[in-house]
Amino acid sequence: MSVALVTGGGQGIGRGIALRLARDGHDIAVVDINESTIASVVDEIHEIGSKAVGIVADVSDRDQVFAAVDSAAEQLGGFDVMVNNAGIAQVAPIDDVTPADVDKIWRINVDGVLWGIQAAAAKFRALGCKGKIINASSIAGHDGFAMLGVYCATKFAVRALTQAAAKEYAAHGITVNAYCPGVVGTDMWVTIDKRFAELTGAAEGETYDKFVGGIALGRAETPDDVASLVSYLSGPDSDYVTGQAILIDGGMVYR
Ligand SMILES: NC(=O)C1=CN([C@@H]2O[C@H](COP(=O)(O)OP(=O)(O)OC[C@H]3O[C@@H](n4cnc5c(N)ncnc54)[C@H](O)[C@@H]3O)[C@@H](O)[C@H]2O)C=CC1
Ligand SMILES: CC(=O)C(C)=O
Repeated sequence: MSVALVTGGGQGIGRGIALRLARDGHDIAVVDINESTIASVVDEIHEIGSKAVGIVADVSDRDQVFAAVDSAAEQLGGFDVMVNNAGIAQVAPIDDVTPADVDKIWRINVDGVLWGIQAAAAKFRALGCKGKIINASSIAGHDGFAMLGVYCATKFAVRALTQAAAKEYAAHGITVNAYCPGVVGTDMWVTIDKRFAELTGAAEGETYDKFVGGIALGRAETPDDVASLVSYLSGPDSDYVTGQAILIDGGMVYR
């Protein structure tokens, strides 16, 4: 049985990934800062019939990330897939960004992914396992969007870490890839939309609708859409794919 850890697994895209990987037959460690959402996702995974453990950890803290990986491997009896999904958004014009804003988002979106890559690669090597590391980037990791400049910078950084780690770990048989969703209807987009409304005078819902209106396939993305790509990246069909940051956005950004 394969073991997968999903950070930010308590809700939104992370929850969708955790449930999909459980349906694929993985046992799952659900890692989040929010203890109550972890518990409900663990229950949902048990209903699917896979083993699941919940671990409270803040991905911006390197020691907590390493401890979460150790705990997952010990409780579930192995370690095969690391999904570095946890992230936050920030909406602000470049003029208004403060050092505290940058520090906060960078520590979660970039440092959190870096510590996750390090901890997973160390565990894979210790176990002699050809593991898979899968990171959350975004369309915002391919294009810079107005009012989302620092968020976009964090997602570009995730692509850089993904490429470098893929090159460094290839000799160990470890693959490192990223998924790049477009507009997924989660709490993150509720926050983004509200903040755009405050800053620009747009009506609530208007910014979300405008972004969704730019999607060629004509609908917002769901966590299940994202999870289908992560399922592929965590399984044997993607064994020859590494260092890629794959767009899954219904047709928004074309590369
Ligand atoms: N919603 C969207 O349209 C898109 C989201 N993404 C990325 O996908 C990932 C997931 O996003 P959503 O599910 O939409 O967000 P969300 O806000 O719905 O969920 C994020 C989860 O991460 C957890 N989290 C936040 N900070 C944490 C920390 N320091 N340590 C551990 N857990 C923490 C939260 O408690 C929450 O459960 C993020 O990296 C985001 O940047 C990428 C492209 C589009
Ligand atoms: C939330 C996100 O990743 C966007 C706006 O692309």
